Order: sequence, then C-alpha cells, then structure tokens
Amino acid sequence: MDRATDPHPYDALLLLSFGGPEGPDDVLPFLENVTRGRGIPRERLAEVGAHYHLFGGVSPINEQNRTLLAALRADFAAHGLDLPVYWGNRNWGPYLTDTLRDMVRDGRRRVLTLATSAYASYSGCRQYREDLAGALATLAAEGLELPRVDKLRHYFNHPGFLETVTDGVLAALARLPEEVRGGAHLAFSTHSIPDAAADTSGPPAAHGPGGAYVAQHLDAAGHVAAAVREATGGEHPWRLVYQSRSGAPHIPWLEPDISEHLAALHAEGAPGVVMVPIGFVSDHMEVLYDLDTEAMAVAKELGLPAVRSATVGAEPRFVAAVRDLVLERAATERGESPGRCALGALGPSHDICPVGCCPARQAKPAAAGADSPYA
Ligand SMILES: CC1=C(CCC(=O)O)c2cc3nc(cc4[nH]c(cc5[nH]c(cc1n2)c(C)c5CCC(=O)O)c(CCC(=O)O)c4C)C(CCC(=O)O)=C3C
Ligand SMILES: [Fe+2]
Repeated sequence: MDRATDPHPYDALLLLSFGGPEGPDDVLPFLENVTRGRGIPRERLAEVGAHYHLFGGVSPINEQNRTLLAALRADFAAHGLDLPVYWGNRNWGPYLTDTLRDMVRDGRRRVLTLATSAYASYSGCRQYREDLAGALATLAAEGLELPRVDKLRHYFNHPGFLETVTDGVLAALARLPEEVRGGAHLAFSTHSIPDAAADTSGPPAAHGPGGAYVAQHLDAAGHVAAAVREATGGEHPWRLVYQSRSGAPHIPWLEPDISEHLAALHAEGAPGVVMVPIGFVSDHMEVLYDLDTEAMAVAKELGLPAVRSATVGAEPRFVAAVRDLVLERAATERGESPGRCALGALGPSHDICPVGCCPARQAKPAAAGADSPYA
C-alpha cells in the first residue's frame, strides 16, 4: 500500500463537532452544556436561545455533520481508503464520550480526530482536546482500555479548504447586481474571541498580538481575496471582521463587529459586499442567525447590497482535503516524510500542539497534544 490508500497506524477517524439542539426542548439544556463554567451573562443566554427558537429550536449543525459523515465515508470508499468514520459532539448528542466508547468496543486502538474548526485558539482547538481528555477519563474510570487519540493539523490553509471558499465567493459575487459586482468589498467574518484568548492562541510566542488565531485568518482571507481578484480582475478590497461576540462588555474581544464594518463600508461609499464566513466550516447557527439574519438586516437597512458566500460544508474538494490530511498524517506517523499541502504564507501547521498551545484560563487536561496525560 502507498500513501494513496494506507491509513496505518490509524484504525478510525473521529469527526468531532460542536453539536446543536434538534428541537425547542433541547435549546436550554444545550446552552447549559455550552456555557457551563464559562461565565456567560444570563441575558446573553436568553438572547442566543431566541436565535435558536427563531429556527424552531433546531440548529442545522447536526444534519450538516450527518451529511459530512456520509460524504467522508463515500469518498474514502471510492478511493480505497479503508478507515471507518465515527461522529461525536462536545455539546449535544451523539456525545463524544458515547462515540469514543463505541469505538473502543469496536476494537479501535488508534484514533485520528477531525474537529469541525479549522483554526487555532482555545475555543477552536484546545477545548476540543479538553473534551477528548474528559471522554478518555470517563472511559478509563469504566475500566476500558484507552485508544491513542491524535488530532489533525489545522486545515485553514489546505488548498481543498481555501479553493472551496474562493469558489463560494465567486458564486456569491455573481449573485450581486452587476453594477456593484466589480467594486464589491469582501468582509471575511469569523467568531470573535476575547483579545486575551487570541493573543495566546497557537504555540507560545509564535505570533504577535492576535496570536495564531488572527494570523491564520488573515493568511487565509488574504489568499482568498487574491485568488478572487485574479479570477475577476476586480479590486475587491477586503477586511477580516468578527461576529457572535458574547462575554461581558468590559472585556475586550476581537473587533470590528461585522455590523459596524457594514456601516463603515456604507459610509465610505462601498457599492456592495460579500460576507465570507471564513471562520466556519458549515452553515450552522452562527452563520444563519448572525450573518444571514442579523448582519443581512443591517445591510438592508443601510441600503448596501450584500450577499453571503457558502461555507465548505461537505463540498467534494473539502472532503478530499480531509482524506489528504488523514493520509499525510498516517504517513508521518509511520516515519515517512509526506508532502504537506498548504497555501498562503504560513505553511502547514504543526501536527501535535506543543505544551502551552492555546492555553485555557484554568488549566485542564487536554488529549491529542504534547501535554496530553494520555499516551
Ligand atoms: C472560535 C469559536 C468557534 C469556531 C470554531 C468551532 O466551530 O468550534 C465557535 C463555534 C460555534 N459556537 C457555537 C455556539 C455557541 N458558542 C457560544 C459561545 C462562545 N463561542 C466562542 C468561540 C467559538 N465558537 C466563544 C469564545 C464563546 C464564549 C464562551 C466561551 O468562552 O466558551 C455559545 C454560548 C452563547 C453565546 O455566548 O453565544 C453558543 C451557543 C456553535 C454551534 C452553532 C449551532 O448550534 O449551529 C459553533 C459551531
Ligand atoms: Fe461558539
């Protein structure tokens, strides 16, 4: 077998996601799961709960993960990659711990994890690793023999991710009225996080202010903007902006907010805008509410023509990128030196998060990294 099909030493892939409610009665318990110990103001919870209720209490994220799971299985089968794929969530069923228990019972000993977050940061990386450690601790307490769990490198700059985003932007531009298309701005949007979390994201001291989180987003957005300009011949000024801020108002979070940015664009006479949710991998609630509902209403109010481009979802090229990343990592673990695809200026990210990567406010065990208490 060659790199094209050999998953060894891995015997399973775990799709690890956020989870979301699937009906009105799920909303509150889901939000309690998400915010346990995170110090989110009560009013913010009620506000976010209302976003979900606007959509019947259903987040689309679980259905999107079922689609991605099916697409990964089909892609692996079509390419002779014999690797079972499982799915578990941090905050809603199917819960990570239950999935990992199933994997152990199925005899899986070496698990590779694909988190549905493409970037560094506590929320986008270490928190997933902490939950993996929590699941492993539970299984250990149940007397089960623990598998070894690894996590794929950050994939924000994999060509299968960035080229899919770029095609989404081009398709979105085509939906703008022709007279504003050529000069349309690109507003790359991602989840705001506390400044302090951004500054410490990634390997310690590897990046300046904003840390790996901002550096990776700027690298990805800059690459997409350049590819779009090349394809259209248009100017398309761009900026990285933020959305979905929570937390107390006196704590600084990354800015500007997308809504402020839309107002600024309007004030400076921008003819139109494409909102590009580059920080997210599927059209879940942060996209459907914060961009499609809230930011779109702001744009409408301003009279600024706006469209929102697609996330990578289960697009075939993104799914193929996952296969490439799995095979790359498997080869690396076998001691080979596989090619490592990456666009942009930063190069491929580390395979194993070093000690102190994306630190938590309160230290907690995290698996699948250099500081993992597990083998
Ligand atoms: C960086 C990042 C991503 C991207 C990476 C990734 O995808 O993981 C992400 C994704 C998501 N965030 C989601 C939902 C929520 N996030 C919250 C709260 C928070 N997110 C944060 C950051 C991120 N979040 C932070 C710093 C907080 C503050 C509290 C804390 O420090 O932990 C809250 C609490 C209420 C609120 O404050 O908004 C909810 C309900 C959903 C599910 C959507 C659905 O249901 O479709 C998804 C995919
Ligand atoms: Fe979040």
